[in-house]
Amino acid sequence: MANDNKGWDPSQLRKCDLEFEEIPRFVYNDPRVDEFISENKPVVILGSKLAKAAEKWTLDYLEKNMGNGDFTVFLSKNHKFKYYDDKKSMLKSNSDFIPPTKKLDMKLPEFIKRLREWKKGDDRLYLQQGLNNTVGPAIVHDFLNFDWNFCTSKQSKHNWGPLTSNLLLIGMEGNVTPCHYDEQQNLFAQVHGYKRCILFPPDQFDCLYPHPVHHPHDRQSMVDFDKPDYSRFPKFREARGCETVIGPGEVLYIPMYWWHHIESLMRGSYTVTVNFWYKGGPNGTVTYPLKGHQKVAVMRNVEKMLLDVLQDPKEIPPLLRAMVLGRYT
Ligand SMILES: CC1(C)c2ccccc2-c2ccc(C[C@@H](CC(=O)O)C(=O)C(=O)O)cc21
Ligand SMILES: [Zn+2]
Repeated sequence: MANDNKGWDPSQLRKCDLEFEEIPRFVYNDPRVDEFISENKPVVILGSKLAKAAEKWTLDYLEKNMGNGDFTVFLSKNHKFKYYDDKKSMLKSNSDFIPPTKKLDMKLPEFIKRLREWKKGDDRLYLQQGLNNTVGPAIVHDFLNFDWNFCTSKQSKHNWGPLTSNLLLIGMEGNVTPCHYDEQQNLFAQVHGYKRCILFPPDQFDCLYPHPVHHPHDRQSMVDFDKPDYSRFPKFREARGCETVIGPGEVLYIPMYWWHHIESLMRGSYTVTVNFWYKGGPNGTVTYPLKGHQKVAVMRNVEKMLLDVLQDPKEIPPLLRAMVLGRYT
């Protein structure tokens, strides 16, 4: 994956045991973009103006114009920012859960100061903030100047549901969002810096070992990509993914239910991304056999139903083993 003339080099990527296909890249008006989106396959969209209005969002500009509200910033003692569901972590059944990151409210100038002064080994920060009316008027103006015609035309052409949120993400070089899936369509617009994105289709569920649905790390893979435990997760070796490195002005379509691991390149600069999350559209006429993502939805429903009827999560494994082992294996 040599991209020597693209502002980064392979030495900035974290080591990973797996090999990946390249995610295709097409200019925004190439018909293959819509072919890939309609097949729920990832594609890098070049030359769109989707978040072009944000290309002036340097740290100075943001500091001057983001208003003086509090922003949501996650703190991690290492390079990983593994998402967790606060509500599920409060449940009695997850009382021994230790959140891997701390969620802070921080003023932007303080965040930017710590970003600028950060040294290897310091705690890492990741600003993740919904773009809403707390930001200053200049940012709202830029936001209104996003190419809404582009993303709205994708939303209607592919029968997506409503836009649910735009997250502004400002990450430190080397930050990693570990492998997980979301239940939304995602236009992931890279604004500043470079991010390496590793994606796996939903049918690789059995190679990526997600936490149980009721766990705070629901939807996140249990496999540590830096040091996979092949005795616990033997099928991880068989995982077949695709990857790309996206830079300023490039948009990655992350299809709903597709697993994604995202890293801000090491020894790169800070990264700025704006994502566009859309609810999935109606299923339409169901055809058989079900698609990978539909089977994931079925498995999620089975886990939810079992928790609902058994109440104690510890009762789920023995019941599933009794049902499957020796009978369906
Ligand atoms: C890790 C972090 C900051 C976080 C902590 C706690 C709760 C939620 C989240 C959250 C949600 C989305 C992202 C953006 C992106 C990954 C990336 O760009 O790093 C991604 O996964 C997507 O756009 O779907 C990042 C985060
Ligand atoms: Zn995600």
